[in-house]
Amino acid sequence: MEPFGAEQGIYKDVDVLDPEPDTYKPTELPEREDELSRIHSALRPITLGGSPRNILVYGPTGQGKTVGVDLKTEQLQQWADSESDVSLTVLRVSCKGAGKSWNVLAALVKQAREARYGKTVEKPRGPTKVELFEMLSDDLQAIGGMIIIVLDEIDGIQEDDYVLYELPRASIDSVSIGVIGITNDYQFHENLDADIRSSLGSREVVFSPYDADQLRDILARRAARALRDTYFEDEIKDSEHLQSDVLSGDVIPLCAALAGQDTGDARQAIHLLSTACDLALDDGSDIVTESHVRKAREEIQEETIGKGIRGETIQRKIALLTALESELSGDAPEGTTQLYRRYKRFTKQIGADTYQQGTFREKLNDLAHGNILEGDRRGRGRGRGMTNMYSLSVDPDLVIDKVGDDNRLSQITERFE
Ligand SMILES: Nc1ncnc2c1ncn2[C@@H]1O[C@H](COP(=O)(O)OP(=O)(O)OP(=O)(O)O)[C@@H](O)[C@H]1O
Repeated sequence: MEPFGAEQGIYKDVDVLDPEPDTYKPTELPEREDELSRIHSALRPITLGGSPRNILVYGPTGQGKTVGVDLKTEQLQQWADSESDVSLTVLRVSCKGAGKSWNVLAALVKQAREARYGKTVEKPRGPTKVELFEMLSDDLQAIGGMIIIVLDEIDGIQEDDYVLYELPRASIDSVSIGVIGITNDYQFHENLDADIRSSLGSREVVFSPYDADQLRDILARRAARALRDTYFEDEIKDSEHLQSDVLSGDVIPLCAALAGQDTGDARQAIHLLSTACDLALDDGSDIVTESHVRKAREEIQEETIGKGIRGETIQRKIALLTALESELSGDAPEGTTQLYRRYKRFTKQIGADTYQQGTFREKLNDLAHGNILEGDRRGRGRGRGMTNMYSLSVDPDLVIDKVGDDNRLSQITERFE
């Protein structure tokens, strides 16, 4: 067994390559100068004796929205604490998975009370959302002054938007409230109620996807802090000026190009670089190479696909098993009719519902949309129209492993192991 602590480190500070903001937060975002200056101007009235504007921040995942809003609100807090007599309180709540306004309000009451009393308190239980809103108003009034409420991932509020409607309009004696809503869900953003849009989104700040050049610079700055013998020539902090004894020259351009061609997601680019560095360490290598990046990408893709398969419904998993059996018996690709025969046998074996062939075909198409199956449209012969032929587009062992985790289906997958 390997001993801990014996690894020849390529790292100077391993946490800097952790994309989670709780572990490491960058102190500068030069790629977001324009967006940060729009947030700045919406918050500036506070420094001029006025009230903050509400802001709606929108953009795809991993674009620095959360970290950008954090940096600006922290900068304002510092100004308020050290250079002014403005009383400023910033409350931050993630609405991820909240579902209802009630959950967001309960989290806000907890945060407000912690700010008010300076100690940890329990989330309230029992009151209705209207009562919670009154409780929150009382707490905010007691805190007083300027209060900024950051609601991250507001698309997590799915079922009722009460809090998004009420908060930006709240009128509480001796308090000025500014709400900053953040979302990466285009559909949610587009479907927002017009009243909410006009009050919450009085200032809209859009974070558009990074291109490969920007991702290169972001990665270069992270690498210079995270890795040993890696630094900027002449203190010029861009990828052109990065020197490293640890990274081979093509590593950062490759990570940036791969992430850039997918979604321009900085989180994904950083995760790719850190996985490549970990693989180099596993190999006992002192240098991270292009092949570590390619292997890291494969690993990450497998992990993502594996998670996707595990999260599928039982009917889609059974549909996937029909394609697996077809693959392993050398019959793939097969059409719906052949796969449906396998499906009926499987559902009977495990006592699951057997859907009609049309519904089964929908499950196959869903899997093809998720790139787990490949659906190829072919002619059935003269005058007989087209049919879809399906085959697995992922590793059969991965399917056996992930579907086999489901107890109800392990009796089928065991046969393939
Ligand atoms: N310009 C940048 N410079 C350095 N790091 C960045 C930059 N933009 C994003 N990051 C990093 O990328 C990761 C994701 O950033 P962040 O959480 O702010 O994205 P987001 O747009 O809020 O994404 P989501 O919508 O998924 O929450 C973080 O580790 C962050 O530090």
